[in-house]
Amino acid sequence: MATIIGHPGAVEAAELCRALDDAGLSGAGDGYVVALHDPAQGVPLRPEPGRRLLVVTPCTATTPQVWALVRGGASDVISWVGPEAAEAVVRRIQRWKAVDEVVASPAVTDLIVGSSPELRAALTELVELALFGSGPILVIGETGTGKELAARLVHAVGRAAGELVVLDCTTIVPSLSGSELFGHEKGAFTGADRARAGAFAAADGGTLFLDEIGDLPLGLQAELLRVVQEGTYKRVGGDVWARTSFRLVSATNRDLAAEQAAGRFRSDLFHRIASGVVRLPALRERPDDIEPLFRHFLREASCGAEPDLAPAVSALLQARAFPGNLRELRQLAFAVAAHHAGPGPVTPGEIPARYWPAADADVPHGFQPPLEAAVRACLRCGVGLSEMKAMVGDLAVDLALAEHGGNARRAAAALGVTDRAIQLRKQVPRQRQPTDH
Ligand SMILES: Nc1ncnc2c1ncn2[C@@H]1O[C@H](COP(=O)(O)OP(=O)(O)OP(=O)(O)O)[C@@H](O)[C@H]1O
Repeated sequence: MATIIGHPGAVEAAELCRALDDAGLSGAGDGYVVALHDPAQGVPLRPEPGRRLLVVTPCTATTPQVWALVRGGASDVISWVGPEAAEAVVRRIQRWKAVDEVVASPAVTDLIVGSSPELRAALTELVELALFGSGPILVIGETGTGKELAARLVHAVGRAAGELVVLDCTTIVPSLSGSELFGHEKGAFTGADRARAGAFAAADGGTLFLDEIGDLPLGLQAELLRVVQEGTYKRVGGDVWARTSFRLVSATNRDLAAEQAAGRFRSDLFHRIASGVVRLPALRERPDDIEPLFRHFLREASCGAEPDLAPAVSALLQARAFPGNLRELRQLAFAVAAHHAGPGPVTPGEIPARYWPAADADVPHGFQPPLEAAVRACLRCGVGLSEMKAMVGDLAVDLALAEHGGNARRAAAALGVTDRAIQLRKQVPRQRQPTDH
């Protein structure tokens, strides 16, 4: 499972082979490479794509040399301080293997679609924190990048016994003193006609996901800090301390460093909620995921059926920036599924007009204008050329008449035909014009 490279005759290599063998991790071909390497010799090490490179250096390696290896792509560097370093290598590979297996498992791939290296890297960090950590996790990323899904993943992978409780901090009403978090006693405020448990109680033993934590009112930030530090809180209007214990996952699309600088977010709370920070990439940073995600959302929208995509539709998807990220892509897929008549691929005419590129924009290669899409649809339905011409003629007459308030003469002039031609086609009664006698 792990391959050792470099200095095969070295005593370290023999020790490593034995330790990896004993742990059932030795052998070539899998995703882990252990490189025995002396940075003083300056041989560059390049990780192969998709493989993790663990570099074992002599204990004489200097700090700049070690950091140069990390910057060069080594996943980790362990210095050989004696045979016990072999155990550290084994532990490191076992942990990577456990994380990689979860990231590739249906528990993750069924929930989170996408195989771009950018998404895989974020998921790997998230799964490692969920599996091996217990501290609060902060998920950052633009709106619609999947932060709530990330919280669901942490909850599922962390195998918490309790519930996942989701609370959007933008919905907290300041006048209720954080009752959504703490719960309240009967009569605590106008309308509190019975006592109610809040999110802290509901999440006990499970996971609390605080979405948009950057919007948490400043007054409640100190209260949250105490709950995260000490696990104690009082219901609004109550004076009994209650205990709770949950895994906290927070998310924001705000720049919390800027919020702290502006005095809108407490630095002590930030350090408390961000023991692990994972950034989800925007959709435009991982264009390879766009089409698989669009197909996934189309399947979701059409209950399993997955129409093909005309090349121009794929090109359009690739060319779009998607500022609303996956939420915007999902909405587009649902709109397209509602328009799609089928059979055959999704055509550009089925993409709502607001998504079309501007006339003066760079038109993505292969983009089909609506007329071309209409002709293709006719061809697919077996409509011949003369019928197509007749359909276009009728449509042109209808539109010209509508443009000119039903005046056949003016419509005829606009179309460059006699008004008789218009009358014949539409059976429009001949109108008396001021020049008619
Ligand atoms: N990788 C993914 N695979 C499948 N669906 C996804 C993926 N990422 C996000 N989605 C879907 O996209 C939509 C938006 O995701 P989500 O609500 O998790 O984003 P968010 O970052 O929390 O948004 P906001 O910042 O607005 O709260 C949801 O319908 C979600 O199920």
